Amino acid sequence: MVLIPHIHDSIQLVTNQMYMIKDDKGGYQPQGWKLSSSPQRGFMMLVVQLQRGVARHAGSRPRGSVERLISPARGISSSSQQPSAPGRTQCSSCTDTDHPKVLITGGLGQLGVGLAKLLRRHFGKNNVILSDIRKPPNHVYHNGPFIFSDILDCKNLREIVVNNNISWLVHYSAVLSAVGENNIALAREVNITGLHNILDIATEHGLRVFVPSTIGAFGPSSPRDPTPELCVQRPRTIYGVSKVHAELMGEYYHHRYGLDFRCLRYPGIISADSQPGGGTTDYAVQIFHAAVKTGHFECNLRSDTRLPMMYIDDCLRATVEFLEAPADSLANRTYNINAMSFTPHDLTQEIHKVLPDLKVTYNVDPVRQAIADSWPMALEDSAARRDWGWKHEFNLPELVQTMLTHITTGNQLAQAY
Ligand SMILES: NC(=O)c1ccc[n+]([C@@H]2O[C@H](COP(=O)([O-])OP(=O)(O)OC[C@H]3O[C@@H](n4cnc5c(N)ncnc54)[C@H](O)[C@@H]3O)[C@@H](O)[C@H]2O)c1
Ligand SMILES: C[C@@H](O)[C@H](N)C(=O)O
Repeated sequence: MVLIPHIHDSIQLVTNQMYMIKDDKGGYQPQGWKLSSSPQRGFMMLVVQLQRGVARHAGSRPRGSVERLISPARGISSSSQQPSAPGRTQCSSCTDTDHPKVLITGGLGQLGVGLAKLLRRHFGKNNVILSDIRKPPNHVYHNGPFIFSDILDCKNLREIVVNNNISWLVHYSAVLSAVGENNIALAREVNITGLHNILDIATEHGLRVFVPSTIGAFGPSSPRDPTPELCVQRPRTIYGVSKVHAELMGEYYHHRYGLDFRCLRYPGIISADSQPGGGTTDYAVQIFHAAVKTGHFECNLRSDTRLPMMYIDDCLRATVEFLEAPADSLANRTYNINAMSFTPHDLTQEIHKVLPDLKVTYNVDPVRQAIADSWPMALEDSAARRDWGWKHEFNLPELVQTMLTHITTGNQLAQAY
């Protein structure tokens, strides 16, 4: 099976048993896996060594264009190469009228760009509009429609929905848990007033509206392992309070006005090519970058803090599958989704299988630690599995392999340009 055919000018990965090294004449010489008994591990060690400039076979710095010729297989997948939802073909000739017209708010955060890529594959590039209050990076600006939208400006939001004939609204704008505790007024404004604008406009125009909730919608009095869908919800953060409010308001609008409101409680999401926006689970992204770049990571949560986590590909696929689910298959309007749970210690041990030299030290942030200690350790998600076929694909070993491969590959590509 071909994984990543062209990772570096001096190396081509051919199969999961073999790679090729460029010789002096520019030809490629086949090599077996010599670095490790595990092909995945050997490949990642090789790439990491190249990254740090210590691999014996490393030739000159990569130059020219480096491209991925074949879609990565599972385990080497990239959030920019999302798999299609089951039963769907990728959209190569979508017409504007065949598909929903989707607006994503807060689209420049950790999740929005990846979701836009996935939705554009399903529904066509021009049918998915990303929006935010920040200026997009060039690659986002040039890859599909982008528009300024402040969710606190109701008139502007209404104009966008009307002028673009929007039918689905994915509401990603938010102030996350740790940032919210530092700026409660802002979190209240964006997460509560902003949500009211979204629900009103979605109701006025008959939109399907997706609002993510979070493990943060639970609190210390909720059962923690696992946390059921229906239980006591008394969060101790403004973020959590605003998300419980969103769940309840959305469900109320559904029952009162028939609004097609859909909500998933996401775990902490882990992604390689987008940065987290100031949450309590951010350490689980940052550790991978530190592992590859410096070999040292200072963790702001205690080593035994167990939290539910999910790889971004699973999160975005769940979102699309849930958005597409027929309304009559949904017994609930708010669902838990779960994938894996781990502590910083578990994660470090798994990374050590590939990068044994990684050093992790602990400098606990009391605000984040108190938040994490009040959150679930795992979510009970049998209703999502039953009603609309939710199934996660990434557990901890696949997550670690994929993240390290993706980050080292990304760094190689960045150096090549
Ligand atoms: N990332 C996670 O681990 C995670 C987990 C559970 C739930 N969620 C939820 O998923 C959604 C997306 O999360 P994310 O990680 O991409 O968040 P993020 O913090 O990375 O991005 C949020 C975006 O909202 C934008 N924003 C802020 N104020 C705005 C305003 N007034 N108008 C328009 N946009 C505004 C910001 O510019 C930012 O780009 C959020 O609702 C979050 O609560 C995320
Ligand atoms: C869990 C989630 O909602 C977000 N990553 C946070 O930590 O705030």
